Amino acid sequence: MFAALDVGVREKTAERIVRAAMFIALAALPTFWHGQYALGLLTLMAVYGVLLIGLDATVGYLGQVNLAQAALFALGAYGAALAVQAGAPLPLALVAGIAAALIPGAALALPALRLEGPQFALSTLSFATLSVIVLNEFESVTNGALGLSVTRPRLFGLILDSTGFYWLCLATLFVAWEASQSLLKSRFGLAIEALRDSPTATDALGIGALRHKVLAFAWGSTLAGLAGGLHTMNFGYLQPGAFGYELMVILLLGVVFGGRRSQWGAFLGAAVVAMLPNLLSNRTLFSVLVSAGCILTFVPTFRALLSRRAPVFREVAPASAMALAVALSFFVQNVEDWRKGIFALFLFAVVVGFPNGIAGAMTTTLQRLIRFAPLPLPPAAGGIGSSRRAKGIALRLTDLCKSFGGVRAVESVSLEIREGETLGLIGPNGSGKTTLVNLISGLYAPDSGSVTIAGRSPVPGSLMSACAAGASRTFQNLQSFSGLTALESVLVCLKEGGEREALGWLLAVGLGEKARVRCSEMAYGDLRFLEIARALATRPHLLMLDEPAAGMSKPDIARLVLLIASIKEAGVPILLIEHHQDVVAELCDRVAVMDGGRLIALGTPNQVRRDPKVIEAYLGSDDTETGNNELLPC
Ligand SMILES: Nc1ncnc2c1ncn2[C@@H]1O[C@H](COP(=O)(O)OP(=O)(O)OP(=O)(O)O)[C@@H](O)[C@H]1O
Repeated sequence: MFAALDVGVREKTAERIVRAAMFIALAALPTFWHGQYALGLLTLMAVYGVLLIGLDATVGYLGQVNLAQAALFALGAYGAALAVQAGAPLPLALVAGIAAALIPGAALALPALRLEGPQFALSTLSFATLSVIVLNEFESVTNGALGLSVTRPRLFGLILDSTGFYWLCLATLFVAWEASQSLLKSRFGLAIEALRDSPTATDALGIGALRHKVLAFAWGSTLAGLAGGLHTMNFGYLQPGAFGYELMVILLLGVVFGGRRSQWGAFLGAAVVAMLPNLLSNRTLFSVLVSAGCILTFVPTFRALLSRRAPVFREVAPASAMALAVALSFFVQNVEDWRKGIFALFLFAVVVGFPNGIAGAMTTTLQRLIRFAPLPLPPAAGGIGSSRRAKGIALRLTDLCKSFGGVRAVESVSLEIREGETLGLIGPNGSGKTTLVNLISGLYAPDSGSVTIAGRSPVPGSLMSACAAGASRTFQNLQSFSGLTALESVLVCLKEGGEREALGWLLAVGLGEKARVRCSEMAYGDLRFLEIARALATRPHLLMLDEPAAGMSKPDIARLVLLIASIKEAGVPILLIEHHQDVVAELCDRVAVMDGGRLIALGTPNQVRRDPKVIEAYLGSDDTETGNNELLPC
């Protein structure tokens, strides 16, 4: 599942070489840059690097504001300190630190990750506050506000001096970086990208949103615990007050400043967080650096003026913030007192001017300068011919009901889809078609009645369970994974197989040429075909297509008809909701008609076309929105 993908191997190799060179240079630095002070800074940077790479798993990859990382760092630090006091050697103390952060971290993640946005942020804030209070009040164990002192334990019998300990921290950072990169660039990482765009589609395709969110958070907690353990052994003294709001905010700012969804970003953020307080104490150096930064932010403003257009907010605001920072560096008596203010100005300049952080801006510039040719595609495998030929009844609905307040969206619907059958589902707007698909696919739980898919009864209201039973669907409103390429979008849905199989599905829907194109850059019609490829990649027993032709051009509709016909030919049972009645008439063996939540007719396209109840439902409805309210053509 976590196998690395061979997408972008050349970029990866180039990046690996640069990273290895940087780590070698960092490891050699103590030989040239002498002194405990410099070594202390470098060690701090490495520890913060591990911590911020962990924080980026939630803030960057999950896109959630996580305020618990400082507290998890504290728990890891105290866990390791207590283990050292109990006589544990260094590796065991680090494991204790990881456990001390991971266990409460997982306990927090399970309920909190069911929440989104501000609610999630507030739950992590509560956790952070509570943790610091517990560390303060649990004096018998933590020594409360007086703090806890520890001596650095031995590593396999060796006493580590400051340089040795720095190398250990640097090696840990390297391993954390490598492991995070492999994990987040693997299929696991693709799932994280997918769920950030559409948790509903992620669940409906059987990928599982919550499972991946919890794993990402647990990985972040593991790194927080590891960094906490190193922190304990670095300083030898712990106090709960050091892990409060200030650290919480500074860590968050570090990730955003460096650049989200990037280990480089986390590393740069860590360097700034570690170096900034010390940089401020050297006023001349600080003034020079901040002035250079200011000139850099003025470049877009000058460019706008040269092209004779008024610079916009995005160009003026960062330059103004940096100009203010320069003014502070020259005119304020003690710049260290202005530490948080200066950091806030830097952050403002970066967030407005470079929304993807420093690492994001650097990547964009490098990509402009160096172009890597896309990798050749592997030979395709699988495709529609490898679809599962479902045996027996593909779908059985018994007395299915669903109301929303006073609206009876689906009322006592019973029907079956047989082996290899394509059933059309039509009806005027608001007649309950999408609600019915939502009930079958597990997006909604029915008020009463039952759903059986290929002989299995999925858990009501569970998208994952319905997908495991064999139901797969597309959505009326596109649910694309905009951060992924077409190939990755299919790859992440595969239960078995790799790039070759993913490419096979793309070729089947006519998107072979677009395999390496990002969804955010694809045309609307292509995205509709991609949704079908994704749904097919789960190898369903029942394929549900919710208005697949909506918004498509005429040539695309003709392609769609051919595609659905070939899926039907392969023996996949299909439930097709479609307003284009000619499409329904051409493809469907039987047609079910809904009106007011009820099933009012079921039969062949010809039978349904002549049914008086159907004629009344259509002629009595205002179906002008689709512009296609004629009955099924002969
Ligand atoms: N989540 C919801 N909350 C409240 N009411 C809903 C919800 N989903 C659907 N409804 C209502 O249920 C009824 C059936 O809606 P549904 O979307 O299933 O119809 P439809 O036949 O798919 O329509 P269309 O062809 O326009 O997509 C409508 O009155 C709709 O307003």
